[in-house]
Amino acid sequence: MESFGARLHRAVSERGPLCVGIDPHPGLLARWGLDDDVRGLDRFARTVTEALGDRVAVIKPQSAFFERFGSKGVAILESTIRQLRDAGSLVLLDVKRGDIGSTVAAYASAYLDPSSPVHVDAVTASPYLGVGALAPMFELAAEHGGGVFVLALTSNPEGAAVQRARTADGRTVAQTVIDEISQLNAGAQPLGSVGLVVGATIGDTGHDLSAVNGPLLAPGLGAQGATAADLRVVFGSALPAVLPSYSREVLGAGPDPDALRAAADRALTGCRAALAAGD
Ligand SMILES: O=c1ccn([C@@H]2O[C@H](COP(=O)(O)O)[C@@H](O)[C@H]2O)c(=O)[nH]1
Repeated sequence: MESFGARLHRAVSERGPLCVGIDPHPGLLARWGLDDDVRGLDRFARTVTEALGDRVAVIKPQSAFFERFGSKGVAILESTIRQLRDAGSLVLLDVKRGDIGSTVAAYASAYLDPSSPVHVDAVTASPYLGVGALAPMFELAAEHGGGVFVLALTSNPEGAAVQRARTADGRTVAQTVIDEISQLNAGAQPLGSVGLVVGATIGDTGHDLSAVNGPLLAPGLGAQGATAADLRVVFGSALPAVLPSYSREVLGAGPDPDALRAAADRALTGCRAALAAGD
């Protein structure tokens, strides 16, 4: 079984370091001339999938925008996941799950067991019930070649109060998460399968990402104000592991598929240049 880290490494080598989110905001549906209903959601997700599924390394559906429409929205999420996987992109489902271990095991089977209808390549997870409580996700991911991206330093300004609070040993909460994930990925080649989420908006926080040996998902680019040039400031020597992520910046170019492709290409070109500056 090829690990998620190896599959991601290959996808990025072939398609470039870019993740594009599918975030069907009501405002975007309106801009695309679609109704804010299940049919609009379906058209939006299909358009992004058909335009980008065969060229972008990682596509990240934001579960909340599908769940908003109940079981019909989740059915569209299921078919979107299938179409994206058929088109060859890796699917990272942004669900930010986290709970006590026995419940995390159920989340793990929902998203990381290949027999599940919402099986994806990777999920986002919240460590605020303890990184150890996420162990069932890490284990099932490892068994089936899946990945988990754990929140460390999120892109929103409110995250800092929790994530940069100091623990008894003087490290920040975020640094304890970073250190625990680094241990999980130690020795993995070419890259570990447990990633971190570190916002591109956060500036130089002094956190040490040098030992993570796993992918670093960087949301916050575009609509939240960060630019590709900010990646260098945030990630420093960890730049080669960064997977830049854009949603509204690219989606706002739709619904014309060529315009979506051009927006994704622009994002990729900017990120390639910024990441190469770290070589
Ligand atoms: O720290 C985080 C973690 C996740 N996100 C998610 O990424 C996208 C960002 O969308 P944009 O339109 O590019 O702002 C969205 O789904 C968030 O839930 C994040 O922004 N920050």
